[in-house]
This record gives sequence, structure tokens and C-alpha cells, in this order.
Amino acid sequence: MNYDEYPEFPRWEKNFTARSGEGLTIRNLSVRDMRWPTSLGAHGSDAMHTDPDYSCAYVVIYTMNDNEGHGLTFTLGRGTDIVVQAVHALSHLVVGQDAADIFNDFGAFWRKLTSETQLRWIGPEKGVMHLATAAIVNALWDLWARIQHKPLWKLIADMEPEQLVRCIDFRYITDVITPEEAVKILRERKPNRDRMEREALTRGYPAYTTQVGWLGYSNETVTQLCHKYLSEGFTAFKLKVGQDLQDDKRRCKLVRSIIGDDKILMVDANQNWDVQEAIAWMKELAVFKPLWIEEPTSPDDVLGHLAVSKALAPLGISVATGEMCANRVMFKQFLQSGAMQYCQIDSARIGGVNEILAVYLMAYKLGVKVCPHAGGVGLCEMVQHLQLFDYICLSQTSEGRFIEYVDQQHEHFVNPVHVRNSHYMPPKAPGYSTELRREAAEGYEWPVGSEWQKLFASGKFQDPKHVPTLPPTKH
Ligand SMILES: C[C@H](O)[C@@H](O)CC(=O)C(=O)O
Ligand SMILES: [Mg+2]
Repeated sequence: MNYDEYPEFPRWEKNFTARSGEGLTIRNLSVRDMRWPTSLGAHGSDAMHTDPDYSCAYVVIYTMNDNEGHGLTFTLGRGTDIVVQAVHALSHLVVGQDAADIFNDFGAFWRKLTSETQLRWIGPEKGVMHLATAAIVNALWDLWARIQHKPLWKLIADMEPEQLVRCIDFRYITDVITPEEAVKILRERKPNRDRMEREALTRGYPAYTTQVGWLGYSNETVTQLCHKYLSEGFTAFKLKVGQDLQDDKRRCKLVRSIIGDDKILMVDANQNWDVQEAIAWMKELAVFKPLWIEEPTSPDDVLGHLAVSKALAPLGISVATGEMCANRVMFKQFLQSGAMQYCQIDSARIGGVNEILAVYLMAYKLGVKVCPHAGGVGLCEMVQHLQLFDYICLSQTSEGRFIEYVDQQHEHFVNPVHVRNSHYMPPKAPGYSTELRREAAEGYEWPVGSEWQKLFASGKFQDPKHVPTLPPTKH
């Protein structure tokens, strides 16, 4: 890769090895409950999550020599405190470790974290425990990339196939892909890496927007936002559906009338339907020519998604899912069975970068397109790195693929996403783009942040210290 063509980019070194005993011992791990009052404007609302307050459990890892790694997992408000507790419960596995040792055998460390002999009982590898794992693991990757002075996508795109594969725990997926096969695939794709990287740096990676389509938005808001995003060059738009069929028809008609027939429309039911209901409902919406129906039913129902896929294929509608897919094992089954045609990895639901790399490899091998879920706090910031890895090292195409884009909470990050003409431009700053600005951390920490104190005083939110609790039970 010739960086003389990109004078604004730093000269990244190929070296990625971290050396133990150089002050990289992890001395502390902090975690905070961060929330934003998005429910007030119905931002992020869908058929199942009608009042989301976009939130995250925000982890910072500190080393002895004062390096930092920032990581997070996305949540919707209530319950973030439970994820914070789960992070505390896992922290004894992290604090005191030498980060260099972790990075030099990351797959083994990941297995240790997800196999904690008592905590795994309340997972395993799913739910709150896995959200907490994601926040910690994302912070570790941010730390590693910062130490190497590279954005995360560049750190992983520069790795030798063997080094990258060493970061992955292949337990439970070797029936689909083995480490040896993964190395072979990455080696075969390696000669094109420089070219793909050059193209990504020049053109960026295509995005679609969900900002126009939150379920709680009025006609006026939807109309205004469709015009706004059209004028910014967007060609693909996602709309929330699933609560009321007549209303869905009205909203799909409205959006189609503005974006025209040449643009792409996707619809997202956020798990609201039974399988047969999903099929019947989507037959009614087929006239609006949606590219995909997202999360038509329970995120755990592999065969249900397969039935929906088969029923809707003749209508030209695909099935997309993954934002609540619990782990690589569930992804394996969706991918193997043909139950998903678009694989929507989420950077903060499964166990961080390591497990997501496994999903990318399986999706590549099984020929399924990956279109990451994003939009929640920090998700756009993170998934851009992951999809760039796919573009440079694996699929090496963006044909028929996009990264979701939602314009919320970016201003709170030190290195927010940069979207130009509906394309994510590759981040340049070292790390995983996960660091929150100090003012954001101080303003929105729940419930003590200054912004929350103002909201309590205004009566828009109730201060949890005034929420009545039950008297202690008498035995
Ligand atoms: C509650 C979230 O906003 C959810 O609706 C996001 C989602 O499904 C998506 O972006 O896709
Ligand atoms: Mg969705």
C-alpha cells in the first residue's frame, strides 16, 4: 500500500506485536451506565421497543503505563445497570493481566472470559453476560489498536492470516469452518488487500439510513427526513413496520412516493410476528417492493426464519437478521440453513471483535452477504471498522451490501463517524472509535449526570431515588 497517495493518512507500520513486561499490565477497569433520553422524541422506536432510551455500558481499561482502551455495549435504558454489574463480575479475569499476553493469544483469552466456571451458568455466551463480554472485549481491541497507532480496521487488515485466526475461538463451529480453512481463505484473498484498501480509502463504504423510519415519527418528520437523506445522496432507506398493517401500508406508500421506485426500501419488524403472520403481512407489503424483511419473528427461531425466507423468495423479498442473534453458534445455524440472506452482525451483542470475525468467515464461506446492524450508541462507530476488514480481506466487494446509518449520539464521541455522500469514510484515528467525550460522560451518566439532573428537575423523567420501592418482606 503506497501511502504517498494519501498524504492525510499516518504512515502505519506493519508491526502489530505487543511485548509483555512493558507496562501493559492492566491496572484498572471502570464501567459506567450511560443513557440518553431518546424516548422523548421517539428516536429509535420500533414495533417492540416503543420508548428506547439509547444507552450503553461504557468500559475503560487502563494499563500501568497509562494506555487506555474504551469499549461499550449498546442497551435501551433500563437494564444497563444489570450489564454494568455483569462487567464487574467479569473484571477479575482482566485486571492484573498483561495486555500483551492477551493479544498474543487472544482466542485463548476470549475462551477464558466466556467460560468462567461459575458465571457461564447465567449465559452461556448469550444475554447480559455476553453484552458485558462485548463491552470488555471491545475495550481490549481499542487498547490494542491505540498501542499500535492504527485504526482497528487497519490493525486487523494488516494481520497475517495465522495471527488473525489465532484471535478466534473455533469451539462449536469447526463443523462449518476450521482454523486451517480460515487461514487458507484469508491467504487466497491476501494478494488483493492493497487494492481493496486503496479503494476503501478513496470511495468509502456504502450506507443506508434508518433515520427516516422510526415507528413513532409523524408523517411530516418522515417526509422531511426522506428529502434530507435523498439530498445527501442516500439510495437505500429502512422503515419500521409490524404494529398495524394499514398504517404500515400508509407509511410505505409515503416513503416510496418520495424516494421513487429506483431507490431501495427495507422494512424491519423487530420480532413482532409469528411465522405465518410474518408471511401474510409481508405478502400485503410486497407491492412496495422491499429488499428485505428484517427480524420478522423471534431472533432464536432458525426454522421460522427459513419458512419466511422460502415463502417470500418468490416475491423477491429476502430475510435479514442478526442484531439480536446470540452468538456464533446461532449465526452458524442461520447461515447453514439458508434462513438469513443478509447477515446483520452487531458489534456489541455477541462477544466483541473476536467472535464477529468468526461470523464473517462463516458468512463468506457460505456465500451470505454481511450488512452490519448499527445506529445504537457507538454501533456505527464500531461496525465501520469491521465491514472494512470484510471489504479489504474477505468478501472484497461492497456489491449489494451496506452498513446501516443512523444520525444519533455521534457528537458524543471523540472520533465520530464521517459519512460523505452516503458512504462511511475509513476512520483514521488510532483505536476502535469508541471513546466518549468527557462532557458526554459527565452529562449522561445515569442518574448522576448533569443532563439527567436537569431532566429530573423538569419533570420529564423520574429520578430513580424517588421511585417507590416495596417495603422489606416480613418472614
Ligand atoms: C430499538 C432500536 O432502535 C432498534 O429498532 C434498532 C433496529 O432494529 C435497527 O436499527 O435495525
Ligand atoms: Mg433492526
